[in-house]
Amino acid sequence: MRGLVIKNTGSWYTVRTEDGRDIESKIKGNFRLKDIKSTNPVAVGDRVVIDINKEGTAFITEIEERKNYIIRRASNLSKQSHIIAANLDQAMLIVTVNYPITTTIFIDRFLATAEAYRVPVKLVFNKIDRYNNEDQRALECLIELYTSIGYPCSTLCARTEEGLDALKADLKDKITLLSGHSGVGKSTIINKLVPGVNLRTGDISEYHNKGMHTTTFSEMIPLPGGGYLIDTPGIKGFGTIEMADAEISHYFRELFKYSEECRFNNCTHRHEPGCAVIQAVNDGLISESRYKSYLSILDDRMESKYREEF
Ligand SMILES: Nc1nc2c(ncn2[C@@H]2O[C@H](COP(=O)(O)OP(=O)(O)OP(=O)(O)O)[C@@H](O)[C@H]2O)c(=O)[nH]1
Ligand SMILES: [Zn+2]
Repeated sequence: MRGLVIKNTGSWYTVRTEDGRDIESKIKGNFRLKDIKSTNPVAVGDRVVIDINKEGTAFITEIEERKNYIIRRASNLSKQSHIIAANLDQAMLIVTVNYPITTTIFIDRFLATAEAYRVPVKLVFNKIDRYNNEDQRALECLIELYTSIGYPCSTLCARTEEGLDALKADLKDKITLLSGHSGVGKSTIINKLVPGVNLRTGDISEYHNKGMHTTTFSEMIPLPGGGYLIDTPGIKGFGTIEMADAEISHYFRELFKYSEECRFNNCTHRHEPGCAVIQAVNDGLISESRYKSYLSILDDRMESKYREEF
């Protein structure tokens, strides 16, 4: 029997079968990933095959190849990772220009991480009922910037439900990761999409003070119109995905485009002579805010390398 893993509570997985039943299943077999050490071999979003034995216990016996997955380090001290979810069709980053401010650094880090995970992102600007003229201008600039780079943008007012039908249509039959700063309206949006849903069970993980990983629970929220939501405040990846500094710019689409013209093929676009990215920033072809966000990721990496050494 084939199905989709929609919930993971420690060693049990809820598998929704193609005929719409939810079957509690355990794992059978060795499903280790080749490239990462993970604490959980199966995650929500995995498409699996289950077998039910004579005693009536269901076992996951096969996992279909994943098109993508997002992970986080299981704990600060461990090299192991935890797979948060697999097979994401898209991520929606909920953004507010004001109340609270979402910085472009936050947006760009999210976008770059999602690129590294190969998850397409859409930006949803919420609380448009609260924008004054200045906020409105900032909104227009941001929409112009991100649309020009290739990220679809939409506006929403979760309070008055303006834009909600378009959002529903965008979510239909897809597995969507919903993210955003605290206070941007994620819970309000989920409540409008799935009235009465029990919130904040989406992805809870507790750590002992020694950094030991104790419990993990994750769940996808089924949408009434079809599809699933995964509610998580943010995604991290650069700490867990191994990559060289020169690779970071691959995840800033427009930087990557210009980087092909750089004199050195391992150019970090920071200070190198003949850097086409710096030239494009100077010529106004790449936005300064995007370039700043890129540098901020590089700076963070330098700092953490320094911390590890000393
Ligand atoms: N004016 C206005 N307020 C909104 C809108 N959407 C949400 N809010 C308000 O913004 C506040 C924060 O919303 P939440 O839904 O709790 O935000 P959240 O992103 O889930 O925040 P965390 O739970 O901290 O992650 C609440 O007081 C909401 O009522 C909107 O479209 N317009
Ligand atoms: Zn360069």
